[in-house]
Amino acid sequence: MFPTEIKKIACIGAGYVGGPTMAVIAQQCPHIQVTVVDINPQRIADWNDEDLSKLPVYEPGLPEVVAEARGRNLFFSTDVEGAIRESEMIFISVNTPTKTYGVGKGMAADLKYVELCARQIAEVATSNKIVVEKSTLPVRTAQAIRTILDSSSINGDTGASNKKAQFAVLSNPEFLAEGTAITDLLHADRVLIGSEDSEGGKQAEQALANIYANWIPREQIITTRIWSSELSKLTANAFLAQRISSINSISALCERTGADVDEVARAIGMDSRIGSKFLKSSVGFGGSCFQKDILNLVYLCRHFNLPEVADYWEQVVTLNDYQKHRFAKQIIDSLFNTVSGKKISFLGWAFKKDTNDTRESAAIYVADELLQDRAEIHVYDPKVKAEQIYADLEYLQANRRNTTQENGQLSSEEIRQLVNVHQSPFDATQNAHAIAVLTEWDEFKTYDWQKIYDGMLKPAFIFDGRNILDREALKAIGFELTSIGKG
Ligand SMILES: NC(=O)c1ccc[n+]([C@@H]2O[C@H](COP(=O)([O-])OP(=O)(O)OC[C@H]3O[C@@H](n4cnc5c(N)ncnc54)[C@H](O)[C@@H]3O)[C@@H](O)[C@H]2O)c1
Ligand SMILES: O=c1ccn([C@@H]2O[C@H](COP(=O)(O)OP(=O)(O)O[C@H]3O[C@H](CO)[C@@H](O)[C@H](O)[C@H]3O)[C@@H](O)[C@H]2O)c(=O)[nH]1
Repeated sequence: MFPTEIKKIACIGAGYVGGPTMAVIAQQCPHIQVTVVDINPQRIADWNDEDLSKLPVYEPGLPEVVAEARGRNLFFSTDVEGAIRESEMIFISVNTPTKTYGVGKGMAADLKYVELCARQIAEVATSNKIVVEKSTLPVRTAQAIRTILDSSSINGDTGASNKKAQFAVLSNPEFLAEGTAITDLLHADRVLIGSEDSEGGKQAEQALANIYANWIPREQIITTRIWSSELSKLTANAFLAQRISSINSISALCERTGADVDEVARAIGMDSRIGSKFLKSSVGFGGSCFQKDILNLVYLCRHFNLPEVADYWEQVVTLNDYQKHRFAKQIIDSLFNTVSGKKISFLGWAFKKDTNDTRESAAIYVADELLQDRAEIHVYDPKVKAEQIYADLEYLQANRRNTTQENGQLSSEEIRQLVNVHQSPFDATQNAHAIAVLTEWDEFKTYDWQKIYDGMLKPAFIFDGRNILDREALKAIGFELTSIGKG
């Protein structure tokens, strides 16, 4: 029913996951034609740009992979229907953001883009297709996709079945982290494939496993029931984010007691049962996934009437909000209780280093709190464009998750008056009252900090939200330095 050796793949969604993932599949499998499609023509044009520095996703190593495969067996196109028709396997890699309206607002995943894909596949397909969920989805979404795929081949007027194609649905969640996407894809700890319990399901599972086996050892390709695979993705992100909230909670206690959170993290991380990764205390986790996926998990738990379990996981997000708020408040408190009219420089806007992605970046929330007190914010980020920064702040004004927040709204004009974006760290910090480090870009560690100090107003404050700067050296220069979790 389904071939186990695939020759043509389509991927719907040319974003942070679809683009890099398909580029690596194409690079590793020259015998497979891979077409990535998107409804956003600008995104596709950027993926096709001859100038590889214009790719829409900034990821170390990505331009090299695209250069090798693009035009050979990797194609980017806006022809969604054509790609669906041609291919034997279709990855759905569209965005699944938190709902901003209606039932489940602020908690549940918005599945409208995924649903649209399923409907389009059902409408267009004239031959059998293996449909792969690459997007992160609530447990049991595969059932909804199957229902759509199966029922849209029934004629709406007559009720007669005009089945042209049969479908298999697989869950194949992606575990890459931004900034290290290419390494993560090439050397994945594991590849997870969940399949339906049927002959077709097993054939489809085999077909997908055979693709990954071109570069991933077979023992690292694990197969599960489809619901387990869907739930494993949400659980993995919840566990990872929980570690960050756990160490961040301890950072607050360190500040009160004189302990040092980095020393505590090192001491506990050397216990092999705890492990040392994901224990870096920070201004709070950001990114498009952690908060969205935990809120989705919380929503599911409430839906299945598990309020204690829901409350447990929700606390991970609550603590993260607290950490961002704590950082902003510390800036205001240290600057004599007001930042009104004061110039605060932000080093970094991306949610982590080595990416141009800003979704849910802590910088957005810290900026928002300072803007409420009418600070003047001057941003420098090596990879984020000015328009993105304005768009992030405007989006936050329009879509506050916590509607009980007291903060007033700022108009686009006010945001543009109060926020300035610079091309150099020295311009951004000139005559500043304070610097806040929001992203852990490596270049921040290498600056001539004496020169920056000389250009600032005194006392010159630095708030290191990533604990990356050399504390002793900065203090020797004369900075008033505040780090996370250092009493
Ligand atoms: N970003 C990550 O690091 C990461 C990692 C693992 C999993 N995920 C999950 O992968 C999914 C995609 O995330 P992303 O970061 O790549 O999102 P993204 O917003 O960067 O990309 C999604 C793309 O899908 C396109 N799209 C939406 N609907 C479409 C349609 N009907 N037809 C064609 N194109 C359509 C959008 O235009 C957009 O370019 C999400 O479910 C996310 O949770 C993301
Ligand atoms: O010890 C740490 C580790 C991370 N972070 C922050 O946590 C956020 C997320 O970082 P990271 O997980 O490295 O990046 P993501 O790209 O969000 O990747 C996560 O989310 C993806 C989307 O689901 C998953 O595929 C990945 O496995 C998962 O790590 C960032 O703001 C980091 O700065 C910390 O504050 N301390």
